[in-house]
Amino acid sequence: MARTDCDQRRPFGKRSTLWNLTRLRSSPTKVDANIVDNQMAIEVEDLCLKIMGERGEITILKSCSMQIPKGEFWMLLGPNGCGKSTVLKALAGILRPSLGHVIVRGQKSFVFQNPDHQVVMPTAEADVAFGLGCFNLPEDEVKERVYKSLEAVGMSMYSQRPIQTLSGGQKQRVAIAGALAEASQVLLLDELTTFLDESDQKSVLEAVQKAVHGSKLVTALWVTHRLEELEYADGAVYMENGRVILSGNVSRVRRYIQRQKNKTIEW
Ligand SMILES: Nc1ncnc2c1ncn2[C@@H]1O[C@H](COP(=O)(O)OP(=O)(O)OP(=O)(O)O)[C@@H](O)[C@H]1O
Repeated sequence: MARTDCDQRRPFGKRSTLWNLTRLRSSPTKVDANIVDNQMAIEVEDLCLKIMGERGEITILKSCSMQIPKGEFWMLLGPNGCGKSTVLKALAGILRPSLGHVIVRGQKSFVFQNPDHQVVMPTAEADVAFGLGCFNLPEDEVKERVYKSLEAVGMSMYSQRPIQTLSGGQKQRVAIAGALAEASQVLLLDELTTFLDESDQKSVLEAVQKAVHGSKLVTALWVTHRLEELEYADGAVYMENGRVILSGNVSRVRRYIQRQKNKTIEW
């Protein structure tokens, strides 16, 4: 996986291995000549991914293609086990494609679903600042980035609150602030609302939407099971059984999923 200079000096960063799995960042993926559209933050073409299971090779992704425009908030949906997280891991560089091409333009961050795995420092402010530790920035710039990123996710008023007193959704927002402070342009967000109650779920969705639409420089790809979350999305991709079935307009994807749910597809 490509890493920033900072990561190369300290392969696992200042945080634990768990931290690196939960908020992973890296430098832009190398651009392949076959697919180049600079309006797209993410381009995937004919992505196939196989892994070696106990009983031999398993094909998880079958010729998946998708394009996510810069500065938009897109969602990736599909039944259990269809390959959503695997796509995200391929985009993050955690898993290597067996065939096909993957381009992510800009620095990317991966945030996982468990809020208690996202934040490690005693306060929100300290946590976001800690993530900037290896950038060697002047103190004033660290303060400014921390303030702006907490503000972007509506958490600036909680900057000094002990982290253990924050709700799951507030912790997720601190994790997203960490990614924004590190100037990540592509947020890869894997089922962030799984462990959250309804109001926390809404607060995280609104925070991502605000971060994306507020800056126009940030793109988010959000994996979810929850059809109702589509109301926040600018576009959507629907997968089944390792394949991309439909991609683009939210209403069209929602209608398709509703029809599938009325059939036999189990979510
Ligand atoms: N290391 C692995 N070994 C064997 N099978 C795997 C492995 N990783 C993923 N799979 C299988 O690949 C398929 C896709 O998994 P993935 O986690 O990407 O699906 P998903 O759509 O994110 O599922 P969910 O919505 O339940 O989280 C599943 O059938 C899963 O069991």
